This record gives sequence, structure tokens and C-alpha cells, in this order.
Amino acid sequence: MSTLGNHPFVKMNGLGNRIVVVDMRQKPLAISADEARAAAGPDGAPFDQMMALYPAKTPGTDAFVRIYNTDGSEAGACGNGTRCIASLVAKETGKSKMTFETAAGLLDSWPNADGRFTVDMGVPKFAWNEVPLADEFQDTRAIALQIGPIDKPILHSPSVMSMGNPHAIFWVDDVNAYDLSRIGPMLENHPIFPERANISLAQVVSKEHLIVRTWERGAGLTLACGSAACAAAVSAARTRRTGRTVTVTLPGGDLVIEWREKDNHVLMTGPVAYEYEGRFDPKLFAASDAA
Ligand SMILES: N[C@H](CCC[C@H](N)C(=O)O)C(=O)O
Repeated sequence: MSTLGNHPFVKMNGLGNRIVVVDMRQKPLAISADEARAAAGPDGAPFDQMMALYPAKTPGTDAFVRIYNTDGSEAGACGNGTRCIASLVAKETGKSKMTFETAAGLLDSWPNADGRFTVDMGVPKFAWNEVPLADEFQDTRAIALQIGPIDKPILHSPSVMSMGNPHAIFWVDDVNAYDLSRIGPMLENHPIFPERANISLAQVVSKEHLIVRTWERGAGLTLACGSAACAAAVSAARTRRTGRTVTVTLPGGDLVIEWREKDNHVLMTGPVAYEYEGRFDPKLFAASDAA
């Protein structure tokens, strides 16, 4: 029997980033990549990320979370999804601060008076082997990577970092001037990124405002990617393009990102939207059952 057949789910979104939450805390069975892919299909609950809640491992945390992309691969962090699960757990427990554990570490989240949620995404990592990159680069604020003709590249010199998952940020004058659905997959799978990468275009509007579009590793074009907004904000501050607090406009709306001075933690604040609840049709998983 598949793990997800007939299992309940909650469909939510964070700025249009399609999030499905499955609660495995009572029956903590593993979800295979095949099952996650089937669940993301048109007859399932199409998602960019599925957040699976498991019993807490570290004392004091609310749940261990596994994050699946559309293609069945797993991610260490998902900012928009973390706001969604925080709002569900806040409703369930009445708590004013939650802590979730993922493969990438601990993430705190709390509601604001205006209904938005903040996630403490932790400390960004800049060393080449932490991103990770395949080759040693001393300075990751701009690495030698380009696509297009050698003497007239289409995109070049991205800032790279890890925000719990790998990100490359290309600085451009107009995020809409590029065919990201064509360029994105080439860069996501470029050999410089041994674990692939989330690929973003970022446009500096002012010292307090960025516009960002992202091709997500394992999920493709999305309306919003929280960790990419954080990576763009931190990279912008790190290269003196902006200050440490910025509004990031994504196709789905705005996030406020603060790269806190006192401890270098990155705080992301944005909305949560509940859509509907359902159960996965067991027929979706017939193939993975047979395997
Ligand atoms: N949408 C997510 C990020 C998913 C990252 C995923 N695509 C990966 O790194 O594999 C966010 O709001 O942060």
C-alpha cells in the first residue's frame, strides 16, 4: 500500500507558491520520490512543494519536516511553505512561536499582528563548498559563470550562496527581458552546481527594493520562492547594492526580508493563504504500489 493513498492533505499557498501539507505525525511513513511526483500530478494536488510533517526529533521543536519538489527531489528549506505550516500549527496549538526542523537545520516562525508570518531562515552560507559549487571560488559574490556567446553573454557573474538550499542570483536591468523557462533548466543543471541550484534574476529598484523571478530547482517557474527572495536580498546587501532590509517583489507579491545585523539571521515576512482540503486518490499511486 502506498503511504499517500487516501491520505488527507491541505492545499495552501504563499504568494502563489503552491504548497501542499501532509501531516505524517500520527503515522510517520516515508514518502518515496515516485509517490511525491504522482501526488504533484494534475489528478493529485498540483504543488511546487509538498511539506510533510513528521514527529519532532529535537526536543523543543514542533515537527520534523521533509520538503518535496514537483519532480520528487527533496529540498532543505522552503520559506513560503514554512509560513504555511506555521499557520496550521499555530491554529492547532495556539502557540505564538513554532520551531521546525528540516534537513538544513532549525527554522523558527511566528505570526505578526497583521496576520502575516515571519520565518527565521537562519544564517546564509557563502563558502564555495557550502553552496555547493564543483570548483573552488574564493569570492562567491560574483563567480565566473556565463551563458550565451563568450564575448556577449546573455547572463553572467551570478552571486551564489546557500539559504538552506543552493541559489544563484543574476543581476539584471529587467527581470522580464529573459526567457527564464528556457535559460533556467540549463543553469539549474550546470555542472558547476553538483546539487543543482535555484536560479534567480534580480533587478535593483532602490536601496530598499528588489524585483526577483526564480526558476526553482526541481519545480521550475513559480510565482514566488521565499528562499530565493532571501538569497537575493542577502546577496544584494553583500554586494552593496541595497541595505540589509528590503522589500522583494516576486510575480506573486511582496516579501519583506531583513538580514539581521546582530546575528546574521535572515528574517522573511509574508502572507499565508489557505485554499482547500482533500484526500489523495489511491489510484494515483498504483504504479508506485506495483514497484
Ligand atoms: N519555494 C521554496 C523554495 C523551494 C526550493 C526548492 N526548489 C529546492 O531548493 O529544491 C521557498 O519558498 O523557499
